[in-house]
Amino acid sequence: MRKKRKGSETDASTDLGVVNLDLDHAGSVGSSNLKSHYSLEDCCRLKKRCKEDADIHIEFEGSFKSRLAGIATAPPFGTSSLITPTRGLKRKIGCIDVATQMGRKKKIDDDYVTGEAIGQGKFGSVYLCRSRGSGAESACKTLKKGEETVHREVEIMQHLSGHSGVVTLQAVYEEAECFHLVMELCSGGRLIDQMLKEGPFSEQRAANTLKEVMLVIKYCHDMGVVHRDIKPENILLTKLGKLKLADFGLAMRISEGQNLTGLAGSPAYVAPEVLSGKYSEKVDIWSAGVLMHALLVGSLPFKGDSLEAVFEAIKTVKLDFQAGMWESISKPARDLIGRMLTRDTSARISADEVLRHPWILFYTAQSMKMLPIKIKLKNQTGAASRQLVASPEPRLGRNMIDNGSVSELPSSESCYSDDQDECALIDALATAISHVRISEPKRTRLCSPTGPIVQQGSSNMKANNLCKAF
Ligand SMILES: Nc1ncnc2c1ncn2[C@@H]1O[C@H](COP(=O)(O)OP(=O)(O)OP(=O)(O)O)[C@@H](O)[C@H]1O
Repeated sequence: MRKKRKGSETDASTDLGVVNLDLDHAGSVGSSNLKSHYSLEDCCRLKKRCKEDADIHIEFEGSFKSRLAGIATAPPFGTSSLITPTRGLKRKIGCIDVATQMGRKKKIDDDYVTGEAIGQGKFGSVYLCRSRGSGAESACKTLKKGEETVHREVEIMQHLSGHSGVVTLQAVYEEAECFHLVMELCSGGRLIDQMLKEGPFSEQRAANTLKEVMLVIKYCHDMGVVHRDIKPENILLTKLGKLKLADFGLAMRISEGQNLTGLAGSPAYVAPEVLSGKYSEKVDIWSAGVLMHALLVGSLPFKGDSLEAVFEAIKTVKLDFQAGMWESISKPARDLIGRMLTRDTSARISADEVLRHPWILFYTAQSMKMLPIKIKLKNQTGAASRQLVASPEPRLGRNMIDNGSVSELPSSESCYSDDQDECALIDALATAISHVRISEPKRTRLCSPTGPIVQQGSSNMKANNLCKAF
């Protein structure tokens, strides 16, 4: 993690006292399948709200107020982690230099022609806009002032902008009541929509998708930012299909060794430690693990009929990656998800470790079709090392490779006799996995979540519910 920057909003004693519980809809796409799994349309929209004093409380809309109040985290007495919007804006978004300065002098209408709405968020619509100068199209998100999170979102977007995996903030226009964020246009839609349209991804595609997501999560963490709302609704695609992480409305600055508190995130993706106390950037790894689950098997791992039930599942359900749909998924994939969805945060791997995991490496090697993969087969008689080439033949089964360039990474059991190389590759991967090092020496190394893992009741696994889960 990066060291604390000037202007960082958190410190070691920070307690946000914020409950930003996004009872998330899949969006405005008009399919009932896209509704979240607990009638979220009836649920509250918990406001992204930060307050700076010890009176911080959680504001809920609708009937969830009392139900959620018990799990809200109040800030410790006397701490004040947040800066008042009135005096703090300049300081907090001091790095928004060129764009903001320009924006303060000019109005957005001077520079852009606003077009149709292209997205609906909790805090307003996102519109298409066209530069009067260049004619280039962008997306414009208007955020009403007043919420601390709004200021923070602007600041963090600017802080992260420039990475190819982050939606670029092109300009900020500040008005008395609102900010207009002019962003790079992601006209390829959202990852969630692809997932719902296409069903479970092949392992190769899932690995490539996860890798892109993890690269940007790693970047955020290196930059001292925890996103706190990793989910496919917040992953947008460009026209060319490049993934971009969006919606930094819940993101927080964090320094090495710091902890955040406060309930924030989207229920199905929220990490267990968020529900029970202090947490760190590792919450993003958990959420990415939930995403990986959804990518590979088309359903969310933690479900329930109510918010409490979902949270209870997150805290207690033991997933079984050895049974059911997971039987058709390769062992390295199961190993990785087990390491991401472990409740023991010290055993949960980091973004960097995810990126170095053999499953990711295997499926995302740029030229794996062309180049032999040199595998060192440790502890195997008479085979100090072998050269293996990933088979170009597509294999039968659900997780076919999309482009035919690389075959499915099968489980060891499913290896055919003429696939000795591939079998050896799997074994080698298994060996490699057992040697994956967790960087901090004191960490417990677990190959699976902290206990036996059992799927939830079959009612949750019905095909019709798979999409609803999002
Ligand atoms: N840069 C962009 N290019 C294209 N569409 C975008 C862009 N940014 C946002 N959108 C669209 O607008 C929607 C809402 O944007 P965003 O998630 O940033 O707003 P929000 O108010 O924070 O929403 P949420 O309710 O998810 O928290 C997105 O789901 C997406 O469809």
